[in-house]
Amino acid sequence: MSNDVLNTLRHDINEIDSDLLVLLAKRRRISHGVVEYKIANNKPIRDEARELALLEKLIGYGKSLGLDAYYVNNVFQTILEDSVLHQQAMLQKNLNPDALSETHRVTYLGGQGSYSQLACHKYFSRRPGKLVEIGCSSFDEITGKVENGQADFGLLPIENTSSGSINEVFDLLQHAQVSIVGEVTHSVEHCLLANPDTELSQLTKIFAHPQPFAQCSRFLQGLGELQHETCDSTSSALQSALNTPNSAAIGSAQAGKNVGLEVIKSNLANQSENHSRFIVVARKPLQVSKQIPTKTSLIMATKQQAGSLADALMIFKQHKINLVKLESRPMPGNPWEEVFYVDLEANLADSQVKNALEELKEYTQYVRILGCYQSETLQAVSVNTQ
Ligand SMILES: O=C(O)C(=O)C[C@]1(C(=O)O)C=C[C@@H](O)C=C1
Repeated sequence: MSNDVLNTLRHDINEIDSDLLVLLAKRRRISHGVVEYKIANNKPIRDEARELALLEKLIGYGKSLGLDAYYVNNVFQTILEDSVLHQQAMLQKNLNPDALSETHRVTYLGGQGSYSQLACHKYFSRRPGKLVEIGCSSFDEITGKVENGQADFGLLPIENTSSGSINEVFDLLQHAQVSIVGEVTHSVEHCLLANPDTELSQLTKIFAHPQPFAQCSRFLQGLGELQHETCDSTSSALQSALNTPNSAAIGSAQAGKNVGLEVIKSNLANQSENHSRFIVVARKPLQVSKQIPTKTSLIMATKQQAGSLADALMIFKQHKINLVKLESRPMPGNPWEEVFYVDLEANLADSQVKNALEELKEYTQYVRILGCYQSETLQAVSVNTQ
Protein backbone atom coordinates (compact mmCIF):
# COMPACT_ATOMS: atom_id res chain seq x y z
CA MET A 1 0.00 0.00 0.00
CA SER A 2 1.48 3.34 -1.04
CA ASN A 3 1.70 6.32 1.28
CA ASP A 4 -0.88 8.07 -0.89
CA VAL A 5 -3.41 5.35 -0.19
CA LEU A 6 -2.67 5.54 3.55
CA ASN A 7 -3.03 9.35 3.51
CA THR A 8 -6.32 9.10 1.65
CA LEU A 9 -7.65 6.60 4.19
CA ARG A 10 -6.52 8.80 7.09
CA HIS A 11 -8.16 11.79 5.44
CA ASP A 12 -11.42 9.83 5.29
CA ILE A 13 -11.09 8.95 8.99
CA ASN A 14 -10.47 12.61 9.86
CA GLU A 15 -13.62 13.56 7.94
CA ILE A 16 -15.71 10.95 9.74
CA ASP A 17 -14.35 11.95 13.18
CA SER A 18 -15.18 15.60 12.48
CA ASP A 19 -18.70 14.61 11.45
CA LEU A 20 -19.06 12.62 14.67
CA LEU A 21 -18.06 15.68 16.74
CA VAL A 22 -20.65 17.81 14.94
CA LEU A 23 -23.30 15.21 15.71
CA LEU A 24 -22.24 14.90 19.37
CA ALA A 25 -22.43 18.68 19.80
CA LYS A 26 -25.88 18.64 18.20
CA ARG A 27 -26.96 15.78 20.47
CA ARG A 28 -25.80 17.71 23.54
CA ARG A 29 -27.79 20.80 22.43
CA ILE A 30 -30.93 18.70 22.02
CA SER A 31 -30.33 17.11 25.41
CA HIS A 32 -30.24 20.62 26.86
CA GLY A 33 -33.63 21.19 25.23
CA VAL A 34 -35.01 18.10 26.95
CA VAL A 35 -33.90 19.40 30.34
CA GLU A 36 -35.92 22.60 29.75
CA TYR A 37 -38.97 20.35 29.34
CA LYS A 38 -38.10 18.43 32.51
CA ILE A 39 -37.69 21.63 34.51
CA ALA A 40 -41.05 22.94 33.25
CA ASN A 41 -42.80 19.66 34.01
CA ASN A 42 -40.90 18.74 37.19
CA LYS A 43 -39.72 15.44 35.66
CA PRO A 44 -36.73 13.45 36.97
CA ILE A 45 -33.62 14.09 34.92
CA ARG A 46 -32.78 10.42 34.69
CA ASP A 47 -35.11 8.25 32.57
CA GLU A 48 -33.48 4.83 32.84
CA ALA A 49 -36.26 3.11 30.88
CA ARG A 50 -35.56 5.43 28.00
CA GLU A 51 -31.82 4.80 28.27
CA LEU A 52 -32.31 1.02 28.30
CA ALA A 53 -34.62 1.14 25.25
CA LEU A 54 -32.13 3.39 23.49
CA LEU A 55 -29.16 1.12 24.21
CA GLU A 56 -31.01 -2.05 23.20
CA LYS A 57 -32.05 -0.45 19.90
CA LEU A 58 -28.53 0.84 19.22
CA ILE A 59 -26.92 -2.51 20.08
CA GLY A 60 -29.32 -4.26 17.70
CA TYR A 61 -28.65 -1.76 14.93
CA GLY A 62 -24.93 -1.89 15.66
CA LYS A 63 -24.92 -5.65 15.22
CA SER A 64 -26.53 -5.27 11.78
CA LEU A 65 -23.58 -3.01 10.91
CA GLY A 66 -21.00 -5.45 12.26
CA LEU A 67 -20.37 -3.53 15.53
CA ASP A 68 -20.21 -5.71 18.64
CA ALA A 69 -22.56 -4.98 21.56
CA TYR A 70 -19.73 -4.33 24.08
CA TYR A 71 -18.28 -1.59 21.87
CA VAL A 72 -21.66 0.07 21.16
CA ASN A 73 -22.64 -0.09 24.83
CA ASN A 74 -19.36 1.49 25.97
CA VAL A 75 -19.62 4.36 23.49
CA PHE A 76 -23.24 5.19 24.30
CA GLN A 77 -22.90 4.76 28.07
CA THR A 78 -20.26 7.50 27.87
CA ILE A 79 -22.56 9.68 25.76
CA LEU A 80 -25.48 9.11 28.13
CA GLU A 81 -23.39 9.83 31.24
CA ASP A 82 -22.28 13.13 29.71
CA SER A 83 -25.86 13.96 28.78
CA VAL A 84 -27.27 13.22 32.25
CA LEU A 85 -24.50 15.08 34.10
CA HIS A 86 -24.88 18.12 31.84
CA GLN A 87 -28.64 18.07 32.38
CA GLN A 88 -28.17 17.84 36.14
CA ALA A 89 -25.72 20.75 36.11
CA MET A 90 -28.15 22.83 34.03
CA LEU A 91 -30.97 22.06 36.45
CA GLN A 92 -28.82 23.07 39.41
CA LYS A 93 -27.79 26.32 37.72
CA ASN A 94 -31.47 27.04 37.08
CA LEU A 95 -32.23 26.43 40.76
CA ASN A 96 -29.26 28.45 42.08
CA PRO A 97 -28.82 31.32 39.59
CA ASP A 98 -26.88 33.50 42.05
CA ALA A 99 -24.55 30.79 43.35
CA LEU A 100 -23.06 29.99 39.97
CA SER A 101 -21.76 33.28 38.60
CA GLU A 102 -20.07 33.74 35.23
CA THR A 103 -16.65 33.42 36.86
CA HIS A 104 -15.64 30.53 39.08
CA ARG A 105 -12.59 31.20 41.30
CA VAL A 106 -11.52 27.74 42.41
CA THR A 107 -8.81 26.72 44.88
CA TYR A 108 -7.19 23.31 44.80
CA LEU A 109 -4.01 21.57 45.92
CA GLY A 110 -0.95 22.05 43.76
CA GLY A 111 -0.64 23.53 40.29
CA GLN A 112 -0.40 22.60 36.62
CA GLY A 113 -0.99 18.88 36.04
CA SER A 114 -1.92 18.05 39.62
CA TYR A 115 -4.74 15.53 39.98
CA SER A 116 -6.75 18.21 41.74
CA GLN A 117 -6.43 20.44 38.69
CA LEU A 118 -7.58 17.60 36.42
CA ALA A 119 -10.58 16.95 38.69
CA CYS A 120 -11.34 20.69 38.78
CA HIS A 121 -11.41 20.87 34.98
CA LYS A 122 -13.66 17.79 34.83
CA TYR A 123 -16.18 19.22 37.32
CA PHE A 124 -16.33 22.72 35.86
CA SER A 125 -16.40 21.51 32.24
CA ARG A 126 -20.12 20.98 32.85
CA ARG A 127 -20.58 24.37 34.49
CA PRO A 128 -20.21 27.13 31.92
CA GLY A 129 -18.31 30.23 32.94
CA LYS A 130 -14.75 31.56 33.22
CA LEU A 131 -12.58 29.34 35.44
CA VAL A 132 -10.00 31.13 37.58
CA GLU A 133 -7.66 28.52 39.10
CA ILE A 134 -5.90 29.19 42.42
CA GLY A 135 -3.28 26.58 43.34
CA CYS A 136 -2.73 26.13 47.09
CA SER A 137 -0.08 24.35 49.16
CA SER A 138 -2.36 22.98 51.89
CA PHE A 139 -5.95 21.90 52.50
CA ASP A 140 -6.28 24.65 55.12
CA GLU A 141 -5.32 27.25 52.52
CA ILE A 142 -7.97 25.90 50.14
CA THR A 143 -10.83 26.31 52.62
CA GLY A 144 -9.34 29.51 54.07
CA LYS A 145 -9.55 31.26 50.69
CA VAL A 146 -13.17 30.14 50.31
CA GLU A 147 -14.06 31.30 53.82
CA ASN A 148 -12.53 34.78 53.34
CA GLY A 149 -14.07 35.30 49.91
CA GLN A 150 -10.84 35.06 47.87
CA ALA A 151 -12.35 32.01 46.11
CA ASP A 152 -15.87 30.88 45.23
CA PHE A 153 -15.15 27.14 45.43
CA GLY A 154 -12.54 24.82 46.89
CA LEU A 155 -11.75 21.31 45.65
CA LEU A 156 -10.55 18.79 48.27
CA PRO A 157 -9.61 15.11 47.79
CA ILE A 158 -11.59 13.17 50.41
CA GLU A 159 -11.01 9.50 49.58
CA ASN A 160 -9.08 7.22 47.27
CA THR A 161 -9.73 3.65 46.17
CA SER A 162 -6.17 2.59 47.11
CA SER A 163 -5.42 4.55 50.29
CA GLY A 164 -8.94 5.06 51.65
CA SER A 165 -10.15 8.19 53.41
CA ILE A 166 -8.03 11.31 53.61
CA ASN A 167 -8.27 11.98 57.34
CA GLU A 168 -6.80 15.50 57.17
CA VAL A 169 -9.77 16.61 55.08
CA PHE A 170 -12.33 14.94 57.35
CA ASP A 171 -10.74 16.70 60.34
CA LEU A 172 -10.73 20.01 58.47
CA LEU A 173 -14.46 19.70 57.73
CA GLN A 174 -15.20 19.60 61.45
CA HIS A 175 -14.38 23.29 61.82
CA ALA A 176 -14.13 24.86 58.35
CA GLN A 177 -16.99 27.31 57.70
CA VAL A 178 -17.85 25.89 54.28
CA SER A 179 -20.59 23.73 52.77
CA ILE A 180 -20.12 20.77 50.45
CA VAL A 181 -21.86 21.73 47.18
CA GLY A 182 -20.58 19.03 44.85
CA GLU A 183 -18.37 16.03 44.23
CA VAL A 184 -16.31 14.64 41.38
CA THR A 185 -14.23 11.49 40.93
CA HIS A 186 -11.12 11.30 38.79
CA SER A 187 -8.86 8.42 37.85
CA VAL A 188 -5.35 8.75 39.26
CA GLU A 189 -2.60 7.13 37.20
CA HIS A 190 0.58 7.48 39.25
CA CYS A 191 3.88 7.44 37.33
CA LEU A 192 7.49 7.69 38.47
CA LEU A 193 8.83 10.86 36.87
CA ALA A 194 12.52 11.79 36.55
CA ASN A 195 14.90 13.93 34.54
CA PRO A 196 15.63 12.56 31.05
CA ASP A 197 18.05 9.57 30.91
CA THR A 198 17.57 8.74 34.60
CA GLU A 199 17.55 4.99 35.18
CA LEU A 200 15.45 3.31 37.89
CA SER A 201 18.65 1.77 39.26
CA GLN A 202 20.24 5.20 39.74
CA LEU A 203 17.50 6.53 42.06
CA THR A 204 18.43 7.46 45.60
CA LYS A 205 15.43 9.67 46.51
CA ILE A 206 11.68 9.86 45.84
CA PHE A 207 9.56 13.01 46.26
CA ALA A 208 5.75 12.81 46.63
CA HIS A 209 2.68 14.06 48.46
CA PRO A 210 1.65 11.66 51.29
CA GLN A 211 -1.28 10.35 49.25
CA PRO A 212 0.80 8.99 46.32
CA PHE A 213 3.25 7.45 48.81
CA ALA A 214 0.29 5.65 50.46
CA GLN A 215 -1.35 4.66 47.17
CA CYS A 216 1.90 3.25 45.71
CA SER A 217 3.29 1.64 48.88
CA ARG A 218 3.68 -1.83 47.37
CA PHE A 219 5.63 -0.62 44.34
CA LEU A 220 7.89 1.52 46.55
CA GLN A 221 8.63 -1.43 48.86
CA GLY A 222 9.91 -3.26 45.79
CA LEU A 223 12.36 -0.46 45.04
CA GLY A 224 14.32 -1.17 48.21
CA GLU A 225 15.96 1.41 50.48
CA LEU A 226 15.38 4.84 48.94
CA GLN A 227 14.99 8.13 50.74
CA HIS A 228 11.36 9.33 50.71
CA GLU A 229 10.73 13.05 51.03
CA THR A 230 7.13 14.15 51.64
CA CYS A 231 5.99 17.27 49.75
CA ASP A 232 2.90 19.42 50.28
CA SER A 233 1.64 18.75 46.75
CA THR A 234 2.44 16.75 43.66
CA SER A 235 3.50 19.96 41.92
CA SER A 236 6.17 20.69 44.55
CA ALA A 237 7.34 17.06 44.40
CA LEU A 238 7.92 17.45 40.66
CA GLN A 239 9.92 20.65 41.16
CA SER A 240 12.10 18.91 43.78
CA ALA A 241 12.80 15.99 41.43
CA LEU A 242 13.61 18.42 38.63
CA ASN A 243 16.30 20.01 40.79
CA THR A 244 17.72 16.88 42.47
CA PRO A 245 19.98 14.46 40.56
CA ASN A 246 19.16 10.71 40.77
CA SER A 247 15.73 11.43 42.17
CA ALA A 248 12.16 10.96 40.99
CA ALA A 249 8.67 12.16 41.86
CA ILE A 250 5.26 10.46 41.80
CA GLY A 251 2.65 12.21 39.67
CA SER A 252 0.70 12.09 36.45
CA ALA A 253 2.46 11.73 33.13
CA GLN A 254 0.91 15.05 32.06
CA ALA A 255 2.22 16.82 35.16
CA GLY A 256 5.68 15.45 34.43
CA LYS A 257 5.51 16.51 30.78
CA ASN A 258 4.53 20.04 31.85
CA VAL A 259 7.78 20.48 33.76
CA GLY A 260 10.14 18.40 31.57
CA LEU A 261 10.20 15.16 33.56
CA GLU A 262 9.93 11.79 31.81
CA VAL A 263 7.98 8.66 32.86
CA ILE A 264 10.43 5.97 33.96
CA LYS A 265 7.72 3.71 35.43
CA SER A 266 3.89 3.82 35.21
CA ASN A 267 0.87 2.14 36.87
CA LEU A 268 2.40 2.36 40.34
CA ALA A 269 -0.80 2.31 42.46
CA ASN A 270 -1.63 -0.63 44.72
CA GLN A 271 -5.06 -0.85 43.02
CA SER A 272 -5.23 -1.09 39.23
CA GLU A 273 -8.46 0.95 39.34
CA ASN A 274 -7.14 3.95 41.27
CA HIS A 275 -9.66 6.78 41.63
CA SER A 276 -9.93 9.74 43.98
CA ARG A 277 -13.19 11.36 45.03
CA PHE A 278 -13.07 15.10 45.51
CA ILE A 279 -15.61 17.33 47.25
CA VAL A 280 -16.39 20.85 46.10
CA VAL A 281 -16.97 23.34 48.93
CA ALA A 282 -18.39 26.87 48.95
CA ARG A 283 -19.29 29.49 51.55
CA LYS A 284 -23.02 28.92 51.13
CA PRO A 285 -25.03 25.69 50.63
CA LEU A 286 -26.87 25.08 47.38
CA GLN A 287 -30.49 24.10 46.94
CA VAL A 288 -30.59 20.69 45.28
CA SER A 289 -33.46 19.68 43.04
CA LYS A 290 -35.40 16.54 43.94
CA GLN A 291 -35.23 15.66 40.25
CA ILE A 292 -31.64 14.48 40.52
CA PRO A 293 -29.71 11.92 42.59
CA THR A 294 -28.47 13.64 45.75
CA LYS A 295 -26.19 13.16 48.71
CA THR A 296 -26.31 14.76 52.14
CA SER A 297 -23.15 14.74 54.27
CA LEU A 298 -23.14 15.37 58.00
CA ILE A 299 -20.96 15.06 61.08
CA MET A 300 -22.46 13.75 64.31
CA ALA A 301 -21.13 13.17 67.81
CA THR A 302 -23.13 10.46 69.57
CA LYS A 303 -23.98 10.56 73.26
CA GLN A 304 -21.83 8.54 75.62
CA GLN A 305 -24.43 5.97 76.67
CA ALA A 306 -23.87 2.46 75.31
CA GLY A 307 -25.44 1.74 71.93
CA SER A 308 -25.91 5.39 70.93
CA LEU A 309 -24.22 4.91 67.56
CA ALA A 310 -26.30 1.83 66.76
CA ASP A 311 -29.48 3.66 67.83
CA ALA A 312 -28.53 6.64 65.68
CA LEU A 313 -27.85 4.49 62.63
CA MET A 314 -31.14 2.63 63.16
CA ILE A 315 -32.98 5.92 62.70
CA PHE A 316 -31.68 6.16 59.15
CA LYS A 317 -32.79 2.57 58.55
CA GLN A 318 -36.25 3.24 59.97
CA HIS A 319 -36.61 6.19 57.58
CA LYS A 320 -35.34 4.08 54.66
CA ILE A 321 -32.34 6.37 54.16
CA ASN A 322 -29.31 4.65 52.65
CA LEU A 323 -25.88 5.40 54.12
CA VAL A 324 -23.10 5.30 51.51
CA LYS A 325 -20.28 6.25 53.85
CA LEU A 326 -19.55 6.12 57.61
CA GLU A 327 -16.19 7.37 58.85
CA SER A 328 -15.08 7.87 62.46
CA ARG A 329 -12.55 10.52 63.49
CA PRO A 330 -11.23 11.67 66.92
CA MET A 331 -13.19 14.56 68.39
CA PRO A 332 -11.03 17.73 68.48
CA GLY A 333 -9.75 18.31 72.00
CA ASN A 334 -11.09 14.95 73.20
CA PRO A 335 -9.18 12.22 71.28
CA TRP A 336 -10.87 9.35 73.13
CA GLU A 337 -14.28 10.43 71.87
CA GLU A 338 -15.21 10.05 68.22
CA VAL A 339 -17.24 11.97 65.72
CA PHE A 340 -18.86 10.24 62.75
CA TYR A 341 -18.84 11.52 59.20
CA VAL A 342 -21.92 10.20 57.34
CA ASP A 343 -22.88 10.37 53.66
CA LEU A 344 -26.60 9.80 53.04
CA GLU A 345 -28.10 9.00 49.66
CA ALA A 346 -30.85 11.54 50.28
CA ASN A 347 -31.93 15.13 49.79
CA LEU A 348 -31.90 17.36 52.87
CA ALA A 349 -35.25 18.78 51.71
CA ASP A 350 -36.94 15.36 51.96
CA SER A 351 -39.36 15.06 54.87
CA GLN A 352 -37.86 11.66 55.72
CA VAL A 353 -34.46 13.28 56.22
CA LYS A 354 -35.91 16.12 58.28
CA ASN A 355 -37.76 13.65 60.53
CA ALA A 356 -34.67 11.47 60.91
CA LEU A 357 -32.50 14.47 61.87
CA GLU A 358 -35.09 15.48 64.47
CA GLU A 359 -35.12 11.97 66.02
CA LEU A 360 -31.31 11.84 65.88
CA LYS A 361 -31.14 14.52 68.59
CA GLU A 362 -32.04 11.92 71.23
CA TYR A 363 -28.82 9.96 70.60
CA THR A 364 -26.35 12.68 69.62
CA GLN A 365 -24.50 15.56 71.28
CA TYR A 366 -24.66 17.45 67.98
CA VAL A 367 -25.29 16.94 64.27
CA ARG A 368 -23.71 19.32 61.77
CA ILE A 369 -24.88 19.30 58.15
CA LEU A 370 -21.86 19.62 55.86
CA GLY A 371 -23.89 19.92 52.68
CA CYS A 372 -26.48 18.57 50.31
CA TYR A 373 -25.27 18.17 46.75
CA GLN A 374 -25.72 16.50 43.39
CA SER A 375 -24.36 12.97 43.31
CA GLU A 376 -21.96 12.61 40.37
CA THR A 377 -21.48 8.88 40.68
CA LEU A 378 -23.89 7.70 38.00
CA GLN A 379 -25.04 4.08 38.00
CA ALA A 380 -25.09 3.07 34.33
CA VAL A 381 -28.20 1.13 33.27
CA SER A 382 -27.44 -2.54 32.83
CA VAL A 383 -28.01 -3.87 29.31
CA ASN A 384 -27.41 -7.32 27.82
CA THR A 385 -24.27 -7.14 25.68
CA GLN A 386 -24.24 -10.84 24.76
O1 LIG B 1 -34.81 11.35 26.70
C1 LIG B 1 -34.58 11.90 27.76
O2 LIG B 1 -35.36 11.91 28.74
C2 LIG B 1 -33.28 12.63 27.94
O3 LIG B 1 -33.13 13.35 28.89
C3 LIG B 1 -32.15 12.34 27.00
C4 LIG B 1 -31.23 11.28 27.55
C5 LIG B 1 -30.17 11.05 26.46
O4 LIG B 1 -29.08 11.67 26.51
O5 LIG B 1 -30.47 10.26 25.55
C6 LIG B 1 -30.57 11.73 28.79
C7 LIG B 1 -30.99 11.38 30.02
C8 LIG B 1 -32.06 10.38 30.22
O6 LIG B 1 -31.80 9.52 31.32
C9 LIG B 1 -32.42 9.65 29.01
C10 LIG B 1 -31.96 10.03 27.79
